[in-house]
Amino acid sequence: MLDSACLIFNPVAGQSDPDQDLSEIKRHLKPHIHLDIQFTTEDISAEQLAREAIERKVECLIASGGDGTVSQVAGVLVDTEIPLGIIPRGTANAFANALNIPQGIEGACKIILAAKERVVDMGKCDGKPMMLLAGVGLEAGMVEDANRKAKNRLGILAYYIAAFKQWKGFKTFHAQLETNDRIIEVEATAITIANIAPASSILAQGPAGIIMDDGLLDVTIFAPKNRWNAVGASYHLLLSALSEDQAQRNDIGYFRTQRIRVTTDPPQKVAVDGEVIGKTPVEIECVSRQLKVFVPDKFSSEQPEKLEGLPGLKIKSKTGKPQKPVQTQQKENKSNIDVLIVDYRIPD
Ligand SMILES: Nc1ncnc2c1ncn2[C@@H]1O[C@H](COP(=O)(O)OP(=O)(O)OP(=O)(O)O)[C@@H](O)[C@H]1O
Repeated sequence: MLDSACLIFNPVAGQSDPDQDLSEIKRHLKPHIHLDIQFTTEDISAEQLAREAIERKVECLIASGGDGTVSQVAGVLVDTEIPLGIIPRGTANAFANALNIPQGIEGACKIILAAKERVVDMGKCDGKPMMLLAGVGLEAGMVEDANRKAKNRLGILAYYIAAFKQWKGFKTFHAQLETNDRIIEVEATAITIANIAPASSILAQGPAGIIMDDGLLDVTIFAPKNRWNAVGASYHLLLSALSEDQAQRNDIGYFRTQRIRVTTDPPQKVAVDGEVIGKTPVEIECVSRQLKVFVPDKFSSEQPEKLEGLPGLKIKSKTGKPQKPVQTQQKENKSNIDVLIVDYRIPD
């Protein structure tokens, strides 16, 4: 049972009325726990408030805002024993969605009061905390277009318009993906490296069903040849996400790794947890089981990989072991279509 918590509240996140939201949060939580409420401002970040709260030795931190707010608080909580509660009030709320945390305030407060903890992985992108995912190329362009002003004006539509703009300006780049044991080269439009991602982050859905506590990153390579193929590939990823069946097109690849360095030619923008942080090259690693978070549900635990068929694909082993398909297996597909998965794991 929780006795007290510090609530870090972003009053400008999302499009709802912050005063109304705050009174609702107080109504649900205050009868049960002592609540220390702190507000983010333009100059005082959620990260700073979280650090100060930890110095005051809080029992739990609750982040209420969008992914930006939640990500900053999560970054500070890494490697502490202090659990994170989430009351999603942002535009996309990808982290809350991925963890099945209800979008409504009442439901989210119930999860916090139930205090059921789960320990999840955290990513690190160039040494900085990454809670959700890094998008190279297409995703970063979308994040840049769907800025605060656009989200305030259009809400979630801002992301769809940004996606359309990226689609119109379709371009590919050469990517080199270096992991601990191999170097993969490919022509792509987007590379997404996910620690955690909801179904709505479709560019992360190659493996469909990202595992949050396996110590691994899920890499999806999105490599359609032209903008029309991009529509088909995006739709396929959406279906993969909804059906939880792994993607099966030749222009979509995926694999899991603990660490990855992404280099591109030409350099591409990189967005981490919804903010553009710079350009490639970037190095990302998964740090196993670092963050305690209050969640309602269970996670799946498959280990899929598919690279075969990607344009310009070259795989070089760094261990001297040959890279060849070691197993071809038939997977039962929920949409009743037979699919082949070629497993490129290194033979023992
Ligand atoms: N009081 C404030 N006034 C202006 N900006 C603020 C204030 N508090 C926080 N911010 C800014 O809000 C941004 C974080 O917003 P957040 O991601 O939480 O919400 P969102 O953008 O609506 O949601 P999503 O990321 O889900 O789209 C940060 O850039 C932060 O600097």
